[in-house]
Amino acid sequence: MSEPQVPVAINLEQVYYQYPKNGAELSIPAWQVLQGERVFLYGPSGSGKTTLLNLLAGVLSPDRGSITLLDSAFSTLSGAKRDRFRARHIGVVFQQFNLIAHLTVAKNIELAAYFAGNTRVKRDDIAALVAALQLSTDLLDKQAGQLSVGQQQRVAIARALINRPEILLVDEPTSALDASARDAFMQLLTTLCAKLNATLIFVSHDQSLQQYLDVTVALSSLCSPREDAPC
Ligand SMILES: Nc1ncnc2c1ncn2[C@@H]1O[C@H](COP(=O)(O)OP(=O)(O)OP(=O)(O)O)[C@@H](O)[C@H]1O
Repeated sequence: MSEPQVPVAINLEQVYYQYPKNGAELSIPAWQVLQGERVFLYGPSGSGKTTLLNLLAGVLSPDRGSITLLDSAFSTLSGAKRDRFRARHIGVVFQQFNLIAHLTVAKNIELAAYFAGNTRVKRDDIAALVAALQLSTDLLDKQAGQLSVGQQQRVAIARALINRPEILLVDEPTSALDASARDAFMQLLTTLCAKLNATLIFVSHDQSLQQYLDVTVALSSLCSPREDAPC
């Protein structure tokens, strides 16, 4: 008997994006990621990793081509529909975490649930997620701006996971951590993703982190082979 087919979570076809300001461009003919796959995406600084994540998060829209996420024609959705889709189905952790410094940890996480129209989230759920990320629940009522970088990073992950997204996009989150904190963080992140069966795209230029993920992809291997169209 054949194995049941794993659905495709992310599908890119002929995606092309160029920054209007300086002409820097990214061109990806085809890329597919299966639901539940945990992908380590690497490439040198300036190769376009963040640009690709921004396209997957709908922060940028491709000039040409299509991005399909979970069977939805994501890149053709209108702004409001794309925002709603992102809030419900995609968790994003940016390099700078983008927490609201003057709000408490609990409020930062609650806001993500609010924007996704997720009214079921209770303080106990937030506390449980924070505890699963090995943060003290005493921090829930502290302002996010008062936490250490490592703590902020975990809050950013909690905020990204509170709506149980099918897709989690994480951009170079470990550069501020020492080696043992980095190991612990990677273990936690991948364990939580496995629990949620979330598709994880983890971007870094630090190749030592690839051991924690299922698949390693060099951004250069996805890009258009045309020599005049760098990543
Ligand atoms: N907002 C922007 N406006 C114009 N050009 C940009 C912008 N952001 C990135 N670029 C350019 O696009 C290219 C890819 O940048 P990007 O930040 O995606 O690379 P990266 O691989 O994530 O780099 P790093 O590892 O340093 O974060 C670079 O040439 C960069 O200068």
